[in-house]
Amino acid sequence: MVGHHGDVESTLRTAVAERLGEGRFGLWFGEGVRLGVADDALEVGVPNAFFREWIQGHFATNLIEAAEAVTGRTLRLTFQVADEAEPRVGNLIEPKPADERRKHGGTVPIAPEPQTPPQRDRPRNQQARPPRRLEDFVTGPCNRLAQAAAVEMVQTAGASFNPLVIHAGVGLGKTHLLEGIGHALRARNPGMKLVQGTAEAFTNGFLDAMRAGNLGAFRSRYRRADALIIDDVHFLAAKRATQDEFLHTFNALIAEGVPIIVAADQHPRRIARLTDELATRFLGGMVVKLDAPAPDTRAAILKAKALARGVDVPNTVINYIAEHLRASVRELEGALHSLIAHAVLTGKRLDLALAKTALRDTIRHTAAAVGLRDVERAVCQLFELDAETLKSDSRVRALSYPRMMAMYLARKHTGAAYSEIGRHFGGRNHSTVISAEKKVLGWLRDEERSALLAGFETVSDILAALERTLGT
Ligand SMILES: Nc1ncnc2c1ncn2[C@@H]1O[C@H](COP(=O)(O)OP(=O)(O)OP(=O)(O)O)[C@@H](O)[C@H]1O
Repeated sequence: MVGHHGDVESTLRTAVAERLGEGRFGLWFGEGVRLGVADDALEVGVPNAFFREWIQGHFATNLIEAAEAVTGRTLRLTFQVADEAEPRVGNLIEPKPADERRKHGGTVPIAPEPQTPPQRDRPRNQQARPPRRLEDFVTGPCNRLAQAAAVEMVQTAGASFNPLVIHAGVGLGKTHLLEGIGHALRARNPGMKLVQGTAEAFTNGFLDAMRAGNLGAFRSRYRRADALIIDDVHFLAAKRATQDEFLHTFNALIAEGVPIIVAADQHPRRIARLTDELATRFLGGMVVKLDAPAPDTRAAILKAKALARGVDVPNTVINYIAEHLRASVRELEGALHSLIAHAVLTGKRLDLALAKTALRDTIRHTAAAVGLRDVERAVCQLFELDAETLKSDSRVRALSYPRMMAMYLARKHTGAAYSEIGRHFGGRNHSTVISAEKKVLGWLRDEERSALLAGFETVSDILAALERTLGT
């Protein structure tokens, strides 16, 4: 490569690092990646085609801008790939006009995927604490099916269904179930090779293996597993190459009858930018959802957690926490732990008065008022609508159903009057809101199934997702 003058290269590197941030720069422009200027081109020397594709796909604009800042000229971008015998031709990126590059308020547009550098492996399941167990998983209507599926998976090792996909919002017990399954599988089959981790660790492992030219070892680690458990598979979304790799691993294991258990924050069909192939594979087994627990299950979980800590917590306190904290089990657990710590540190009796004082801020924060705009935002986000369309006069179901749900939720959670809700959602009168509310209550009563949104079987599922977003 011509133009690899040390000064130019180091100035260029600094300019690129400034644009990408140290994290991403360190990841993609470390040893083995060279920058230089030759005639009218910024030349990037990369170790292999994967690097070329990645850098070209994600950082082209940043590189061109950095080169412009350093040389005062607008350069083309070219690549030299070390492991390709002939330099690739036709691989030039022509810079867009500078004003087009800057039209979004001066920011440099880059694809969202690598915004955050992949964090180094910190698989949750390898933390120092012992794994959570299936026996400690408290069940109620919200999670009974998922727990039963987990037990079945352990007993049949994938013979009844494979894979098992568990999905839920945050802090509702996905990781607990995965750890419980892993622990139980090992207990039943002591010699088994269980590969358990997160999709993030899978992604990082894959990228590291690519960089090190060590894919064989990476693949055999996963493909020789006797059982595979992967948390947070939604992390794979939008990572095309990693998804392909995961798909091949998945296919190889399924063909061998190896049990696969994964967890995600959404139904596979609703994970944006998950490839169709992978989503379809996930749907080939059993997909179960964990819902937020109802008050009696929340109380049962709290009792179990208190018992596990060896602390006698009065029922009045348990019920107080269960009633006021509704969003996630993690939040419940956190409140209980902080209350116990409070009692120990102050030497006070653990009773309702102490609970009210110690948890005042937590509860006040959680119970923050929901406004009409919050409801509107949540509904628009879930149904991928803009506010104007939601409030329009259109009566097509795809709009009138979400609108009725919005009115129902507004009535239930905002404390606004019917007339105010009607005005907000498109200048309607109060009787429209009353009939929307009735309609939604009817759907809930009849457990109305709904094909409105992929990934949701019933209207009540949709409303539960919206309420989770609203934190109610
Ligand atoms: N049904 C349950 N019984 C007992 N403990 C539970 C239950 N559900 C959740 N927990 C506890 O709540 C905490 C949070 O659960 P977990 O980490 O499994 O949630 P998650 O769904 O994986 O959350 P995230 O989406 O943030 O990864 C854990 O301590 C877990 O043991």
